[in-house]
Amino acid sequence: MLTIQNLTKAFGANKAVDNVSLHFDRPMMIGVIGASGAGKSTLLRMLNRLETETSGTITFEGREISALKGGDKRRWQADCAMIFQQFNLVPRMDVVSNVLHGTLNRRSTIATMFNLYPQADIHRAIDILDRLGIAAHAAKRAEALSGGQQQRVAIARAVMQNPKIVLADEPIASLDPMNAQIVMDDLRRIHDEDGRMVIANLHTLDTARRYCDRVIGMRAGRVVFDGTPAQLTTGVARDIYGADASFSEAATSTSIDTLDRPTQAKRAERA
Ligand SMILES: Nc1ncnc2c1ncn2[C@@H]1O[C@H](COP(=O)(O)OP(=O)(O)OP(=O)(O)O)[C@@H](O)[C@H]1O
Repeated sequence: MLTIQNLTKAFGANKAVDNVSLHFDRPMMIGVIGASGAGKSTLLRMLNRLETETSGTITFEGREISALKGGDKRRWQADCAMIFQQFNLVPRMDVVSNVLHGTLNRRSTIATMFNLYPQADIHRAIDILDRLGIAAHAAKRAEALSGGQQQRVAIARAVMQNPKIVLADEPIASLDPMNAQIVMDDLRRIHDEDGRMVIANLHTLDTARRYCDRVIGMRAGRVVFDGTPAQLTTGVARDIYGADASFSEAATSTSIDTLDRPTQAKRAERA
């Protein structure tokens, strides 16, 4: 489905991503972890073509997306929506319009300039907000919402694009544990219910363990771990983060674990 082969991105002499090869044969929820500067953001940015690789290839469903240009590249960018740490909403614009921005890639410039959206799109945007439990805020300006609510609007905007892949770059890094949990639950839902692949850069081990089917560990641009949450032991984590024996998991954890949430096992039981 998604294959990354010998992917490298160099900024001068610095290899931000260094000869990375990965293969995903089905949509799943993937966590990418690693210390600051390990190359997580650069990897995600290459996947949606915000950054051009120095060498290597990315192939999705048989198509080499690293070769796409112009309209094809824009269509690919609609197919893999991006969610950022700082939400990247238009602060003074209302929530529904922010969500409708998710359709920009397939609309004419004139329609966009005058904010002309088809009724069907407006209804769909409200349905998505409703599904994420924030329809009550639809008419408010984005800047009036809490950080957690803004990130949920950003997720709604991503879903509005109807993407095959959702790329989330540190989606909970600016949120308190309660909101972090809500946002991670939403990301998990859009994988579980819609079958979309979700790839999230995470700075906390407990979140990766709790929510992801597969975890990729990066260190200095290289993939040093690729396995299941169960395989992500403290020793492995120590290698990924390049820490010595004094490495403490608490330093890379949120308090999500202490909040009430169905575990993966319980989710599997229900399914
Ligand atoms: N546009 C750029 N120009 C030059 N160097 C860059 C650029 N973007 C990233 N880098 C460098 O590439 C390396 C990897 O950065 P990247 O942001 O991908 O890491 P990261 O794992 O996402 O870190 P963080 O968790 O701090 O965001 C770092 O050394 C960084 O300084």
